Amino acid sequence: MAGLGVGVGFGALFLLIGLWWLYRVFKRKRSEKLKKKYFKRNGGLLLQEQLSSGEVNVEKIKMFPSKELDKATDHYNVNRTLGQGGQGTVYKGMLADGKIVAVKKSKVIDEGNLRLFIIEVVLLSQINHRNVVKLLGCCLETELPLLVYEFIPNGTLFQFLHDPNEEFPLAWEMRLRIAAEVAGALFYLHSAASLPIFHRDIKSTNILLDEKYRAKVADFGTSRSVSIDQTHVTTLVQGTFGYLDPEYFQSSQFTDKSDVYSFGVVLVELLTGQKPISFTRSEEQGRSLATYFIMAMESNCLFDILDPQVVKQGEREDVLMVASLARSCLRLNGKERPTMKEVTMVLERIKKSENLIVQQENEYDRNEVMGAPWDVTSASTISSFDICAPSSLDEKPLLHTC
Ligand SMILES: Nc1ncnc2c1ncn2[C@@H]1O[C@H](COP(=O)(O)OP(=O)(O)OP(=O)(O)O)[C@@H](O)[C@H]1O
Repeated sequence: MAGLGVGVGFGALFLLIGLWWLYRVFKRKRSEKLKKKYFKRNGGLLLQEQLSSGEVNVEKIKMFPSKELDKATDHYNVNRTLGQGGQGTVYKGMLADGKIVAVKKSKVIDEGNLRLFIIEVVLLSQINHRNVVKLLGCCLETELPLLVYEFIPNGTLFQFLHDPNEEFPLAWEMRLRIAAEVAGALFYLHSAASLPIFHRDIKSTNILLDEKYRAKVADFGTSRSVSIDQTHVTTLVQGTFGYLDPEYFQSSQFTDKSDVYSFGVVLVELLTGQKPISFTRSEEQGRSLATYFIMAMESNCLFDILDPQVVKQGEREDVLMVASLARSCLRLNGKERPTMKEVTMVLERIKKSENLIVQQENEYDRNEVMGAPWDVTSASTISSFDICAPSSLDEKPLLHTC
């Protein structure tokens, strides 16, 4: 009797183990099937096609297994959320090798945009610029495609500008450097990459700051690459209110100069410390920062609207030059705006002259301590350093008369 009982017990146990094993096999098969389905739906086959075309450096794009990213983000734990944007949620994660990454869970991509999404993934993974956030790879075998970026630790320029840290305010020199870095990255994207890439959503929330507060342009979710002679007409206007090129808004035709306009708004944000759209400004003053700034420039009141930090630390001539540059980026007619190359050149030149002044000031301090005589003429020569804008930036810096 006891033997029968043990036999039935073992039989039941084996049956249970068998059922559990069958369930595991079924679950694994179903998960494999689902992964294949999602991979196809998210454009995986298109991506494989691109990778096997031979034109792409395959090593630069990694296909992450969903399990790895699941583990890295602690199952997309809300506590790991870095931010939420129009195209999805971004989580902080740690890969098996200890590397910290930012994982972006995209929203559903409709089939019409799939090809563009994949081309962009390929294109962006090939970009290697110190001021562009690096796309490390992607995962397409999940319900929503995942993009894996290098993690940038110091938040966005928007947070730094509009949620300032009293102990560490954004110095003029730093503002100038960030502006030059962003301009350089855009110049590179517009011209140096094999196909021009337009960012299409330049704004201070898309400029991240690394551990040394160097700018990293992020979020190419709406960017498009175009062949040089191709005019880019879209039916849907994309971008962010306050930064949107009015010419593009009217014509739906996005050009490199639309990025220049948005960059102009970022420059004004850096100069004034004000938000691109603000209801604390009256309608007459201009709810849009671009209008507010242009009106102040036209009525020679620029210095009344500048950030106190800029007024305190910036060389007057340099500040005027940057303001004049921003004004030309904001011209209504895109053709009259400078190119990103010209913008970069002007900013680099101003930055250099600032560095010279800082160097000279340091030297001055040293000489003061050592009691050495100081040649005043050399300082004045530097402050009126030849920082002439390219011919297209023909506006004369305004003199403050308010
Ligand atoms: N590589 C990254 N490293 C660190 N934080 C990041 C990274 N990428 C994005 N973030 C954070 O996640 C937030 C959301 O980013 P996301 O690009 O999705 O949206 P957004 O730019 O704020 O909005 P939208 O996509 O609608 O323009 C960012 O504001 C930033 O704080």
